[in-house]
Amino acid sequence: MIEIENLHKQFGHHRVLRGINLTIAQGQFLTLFGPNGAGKTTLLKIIATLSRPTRGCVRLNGYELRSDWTEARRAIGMVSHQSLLYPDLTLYENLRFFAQLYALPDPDNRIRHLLDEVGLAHRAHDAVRTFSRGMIQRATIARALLHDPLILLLDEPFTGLDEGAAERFGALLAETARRGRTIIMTTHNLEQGLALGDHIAILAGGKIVHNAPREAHTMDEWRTLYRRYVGGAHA
Ligand SMILES: Nc1ncnc2c1ncn2[C@@H]1O[C@H](COP(=O)(O)OP(=O)(O)OP(=O)(O)O)[C@@H](O)[C@H]1O
Repeated sequence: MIEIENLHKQFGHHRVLRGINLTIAQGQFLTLFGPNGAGKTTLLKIIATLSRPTRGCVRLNGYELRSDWTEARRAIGMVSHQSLLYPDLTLYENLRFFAQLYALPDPDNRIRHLLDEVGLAHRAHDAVRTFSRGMIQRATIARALLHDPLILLLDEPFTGLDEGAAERFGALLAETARRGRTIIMTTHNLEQGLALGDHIAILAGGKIVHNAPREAHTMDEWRTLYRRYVGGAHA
């Protein structure tokens, strides 16, 4: 369970998060919507212990997260705008390196399985710097899932994926959620966010302005809420 209590984050005088309260139960798939600059990435980075809050706290299964808490890093997998991959190493070498960090018992099997899942087995021995944007995104997904983390933090994870890859990744996420993993995903795609998330939260003006199980509203009601808080004619 992730408990976020009265979380504030300020950059200089800019107050980005202004008192976030949110509880995410184990096995919950939370989709987080919000306009550009609302603070979604900032919130995910704090949960991932990559950034410190100005005030407030995040607890993971009752324990407060601290940036030096290696257990938290082990429990968390994150797909963000930074791939965290070493460009001069091959994809296989990268994954082998991360597998070593996590002391995975059977790394080769796990790496093979994930490369198949993301459709990159044929490029395993090419340097990551030779990859296209979509391929880097697929590789980032494989890196984040490698240690089968209890918590997955996904910051616009579908960015750059072609239709086939997006479909496979959606299925992989649904399967991961069914296995009791907790997922928080940000997206600007209303349909995709509603299709995957069983809970939906909207971050705007530095606060969670709406948080409900997906079934609490009809598709039309979600569209109205999205338009009200996030905007966008496509909604
Ligand atoms: N390291 C930083 N220093 C200063 N300001 C920052 C920093 N990181 C983020 N911000 C600011 O915090 C605000 C929230 O940014 P954040 O990336 O969290 O938004 P977001 O909701 O993820 O947006 P998007 O939908 O565009 O990805 C923005 O105004 C951004 O400029």
